[in-house]
Amino acid sequence: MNAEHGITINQVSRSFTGRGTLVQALSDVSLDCPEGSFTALIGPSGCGKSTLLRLALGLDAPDSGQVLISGMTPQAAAKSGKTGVAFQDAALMPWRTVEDNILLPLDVLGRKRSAYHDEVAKLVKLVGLDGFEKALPGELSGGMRQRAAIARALVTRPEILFLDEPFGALDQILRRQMNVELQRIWMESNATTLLVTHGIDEAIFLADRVVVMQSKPGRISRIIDVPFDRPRTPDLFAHPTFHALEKEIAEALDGH
Ligand SMILES: Nc1ncnc2c1ncn2[C@@H]1O[C@H](COP(=O)(O)OP(=O)(O)OP(=O)(O)O)[C@@H](O)[C@H]1O
Repeated sequence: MNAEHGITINQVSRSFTGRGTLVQALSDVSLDCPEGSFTALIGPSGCGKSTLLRLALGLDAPDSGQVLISGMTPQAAAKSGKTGVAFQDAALMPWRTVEDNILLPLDVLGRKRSAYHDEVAKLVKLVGLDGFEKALPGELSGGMRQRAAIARALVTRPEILFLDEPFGALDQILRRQMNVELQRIWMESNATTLLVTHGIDEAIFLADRVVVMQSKPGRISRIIDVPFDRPRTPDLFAHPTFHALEKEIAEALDGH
């Protein structure tokens, strides 16, 4: 495993001034996500999760410290298609078909669509949307829209995948089904993945380790390793070790 090809966050700080007060959104945050790893980031509202994601996507710059994505600056990584991202609300373009939404990052990067014909067909199959290539987002269920968003995030074959609360809007049953699906997709894609979530169970089910953050200032307070082999199955949600980890993370979130 080599952090050079994963995500390296080195002593990153970022503050904002809003309405006369200084908010330390991130204070001295360091985190290495080795190549091929799956890390879940969990923390209370305002602990800096979105800020960290924005820095890793090159949409914002730290006041001090450094973020490296596959050994490159976040901007360079995004421009070269090494970064894929899927957000909570799927953010699909309503007038574009599923296929055209999946192709969107290629249009943005100025790449030829024709070179990706096979890749898109493979991705549609991977996320279980065969037959819906020509459907519009409004014709899909919430879970299907999220799957389309994940396919879109994977279309450039990114080395690094960022998932920001991808299933936050779904009900518990569907979310667990999607967790199983995401595990399968992730195992095939090999992408180094950082998942931002509010779901303790989702974090444990999917990740190699769970990073717990605290706010004021935004910082990492605990890193908890998840010991389960893969593929993980839904019966894991009832496993005693799973419950013990849930408790440990809940306590870490409460500041214990
Ligand atoms: N552009 C900005 N201007 C002013 N303050 C900001 C800005 N961006 C973030 N903040 C502040 O920085 C802190 C961290 O915000 P951030 O959105 O990163 O938290 P979060 O953990 O993603 O929260 P949530 O779980 O609610 O999305 C908050 O106090 C927020 O108000």
